[in-house]
Amino acid sequence: MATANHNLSNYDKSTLPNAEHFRFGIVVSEWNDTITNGLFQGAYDALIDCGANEDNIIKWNVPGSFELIYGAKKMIEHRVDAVIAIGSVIQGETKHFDFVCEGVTQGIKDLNVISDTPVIFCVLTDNTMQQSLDRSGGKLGNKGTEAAIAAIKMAHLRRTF
Ligand SMILES: Nc1c(NC[C@H](O)[C@H](O)[C@H](O)CO)[nH]c(=O)[nH]c1=O
Ligand SMILES: CC(=O)[C@@H](O)COP(=O)(O)O
Repeated sequence: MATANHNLSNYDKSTLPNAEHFRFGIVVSEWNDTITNGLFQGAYDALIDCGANEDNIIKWNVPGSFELIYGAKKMIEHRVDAVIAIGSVIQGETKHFDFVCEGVTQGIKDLNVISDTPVIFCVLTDNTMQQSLDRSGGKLGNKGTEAAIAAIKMAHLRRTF
C-alpha cells in the first residue's frame, strides 16, 4: 500500500517558492470536524512556515464536503491565488459515501477547468475514522500539509505562466 507506515507530509521549504506574496482561500467542511480541523491546522501551519502572511489566508466553513464546491467557487471571486478545499468523507452504511465523494471530486475538478484559480483537493475519502485520524496529523502525516504545498506550487505556476 502506497502509504503504509509512510509519512508523506514532509517537505523541504528551500525547494519551494516563497509564499509571502500569495493569497490563499481555505474552505473547510464541518462534517467530521475533528478531522477537518486537523487538516486545516496542517495546511495553515505549512503556509505560514513557507512565508505566507496570516492576513493573506482566508478561511470559510461550509456544512459538508458537497458544499465545498460552492464555497470554493465563491472563494475564487475573492482574488486568491489558490483555494484549498478541505473535507472528510467517511463510509457509512449506504452508497451515499460514493455519491458525495464522486460529486465533490467532479465539482472541484470542474472548478479547475472553468476558473483561472487552482483549487486543491484536500478531501479525505476513508473507510474508517482511524484512517482519517492517521492522515490528518497522525502516523501517516497530514494531507492538509500536502495540500498547502500543492497550493504554493500552483499559485506560483499561475503567477508565472
Ligand atoms: N456523510 C458525510 C457528508 N455528508 C453531507 C454532504 O457532504 C452534504 O453536506 C449533504 O449531502 C447536503 O448537501 N459530508 C461530509 O463531508 N462527510 C461525510 O462523511
Ligand atoms: C458519507 C455519508 O454521507 C455517510 O457518512 C452517511 O452515512 P450512511 O451511509 O450510513 O447514511
